[in-house]
Amino acid sequence: MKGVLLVNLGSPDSPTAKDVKPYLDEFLMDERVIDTPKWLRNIIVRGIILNTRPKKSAEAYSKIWWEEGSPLIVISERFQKKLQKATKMPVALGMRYGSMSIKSAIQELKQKGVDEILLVPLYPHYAMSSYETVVVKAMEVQAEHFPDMQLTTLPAFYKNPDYIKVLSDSISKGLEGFDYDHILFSYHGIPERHIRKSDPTKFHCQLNDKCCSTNSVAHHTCYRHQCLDTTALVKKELGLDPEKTSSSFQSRLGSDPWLQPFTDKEFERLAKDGKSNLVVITPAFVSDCLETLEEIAMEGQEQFEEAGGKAYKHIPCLNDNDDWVALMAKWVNTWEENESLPV
Ligand SMILES: C=CC1=C(C)c2cc3[nH]c(cc4nc(cc5[nH]c(cc1n2)c(C)c5CCC(=O)O)C(CCC(=O)O)=C4C)c(C)c3C=C
Ligand SMILES: [Fe+2]
Ligand SMILES: [Fe+2]
Repeated sequence: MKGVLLVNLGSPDSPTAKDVKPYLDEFLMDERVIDTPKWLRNIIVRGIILNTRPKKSAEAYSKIWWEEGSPLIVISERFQKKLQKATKMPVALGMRYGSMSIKSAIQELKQKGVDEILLVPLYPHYAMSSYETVVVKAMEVQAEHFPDMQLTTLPAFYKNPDYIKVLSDSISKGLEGFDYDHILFSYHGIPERHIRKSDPTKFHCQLNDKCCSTNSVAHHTCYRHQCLDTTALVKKELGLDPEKTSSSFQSRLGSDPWLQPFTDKEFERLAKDGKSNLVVITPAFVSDCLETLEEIAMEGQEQFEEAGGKAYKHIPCLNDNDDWVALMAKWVNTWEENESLPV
């Protein structure tokens, strides 16, 4: 029997430094996140970052934590329950880091009689530190604990026309009643080095304006150009004025070069350029989380207003939006019927 395994990033068990520390340890010790040799990663993570970051992160998590738990986990569970109602196959949810492991989610599917899984990394774009690490981890768990289980992976859907339509509709709804001067598409940043290292086409992007896909025979471009593709397609779908939109990259960590422009610098630039009313959307995330609810919706508003901006709105991620659930149901049900996957 076929089944679906949804995988998101994961969160600490509670917004305390005690629980944030082991979560960050697992996350940042991932060789696809901090991609240095292990001895150096140990020094960077355990010798430096984990001394101060857990307290700071716990304070940030406390600001966005819900009564039911971490927003990312709660939203992912709501999505899983709705998807379960829209398909005959068992649907399980696992997290790459922290509690709710991928192993226990596969175990749950196995107990329900599943021997063929569609793995759905809950990320629209392919980055070594998000999509790829989920796939590699699931394959490792499968090989070690479930050798008879078949695993197929849903491709990154950042430019799938149905996804662009659902995303655009939700943005269009969020724009209602807000007289904006500018829409900023803010994506999670990554170190520039990762672009070269993890390009699934093995074509090495030059990080310039020319899309690397024009030089590549494959369907996928690098993470940066995938993000810019999503922006371009939403702009086209909604007929947005190019003068009133731009893309940026948030959440940088450490002093290596990360993708630019940085979202926080964009807040300042836009306010200084006289854009008083700003809308921010965060299409690298399918569910709202620390990075959207605290960094963008709270901190971002403060930064923009301090720089002179007047009105600010963050449009929520797709979360458990019914159209988004229906689209995922269409993808998984089509795979169940005839093995075909969306492009
Ligand atoms: C959207 C995909 C993501 C990519 C790509 C990504 C890369 C990446 N992240 C860090 C460091 C941190 N990220 C943190 C939180 C976080 N990151 C993502 C997604 C991507 N990260 C999400 C959904 C979240 C929120 C989790 C939640 O519980 O809500 C954090 C933890 C919080 C903090 O201390 O700020 C860190 C650290 C790196 C280094 C990286 C690429 C190299
Ligand atoms: Fe992150
Ligand atoms: Fe590129």
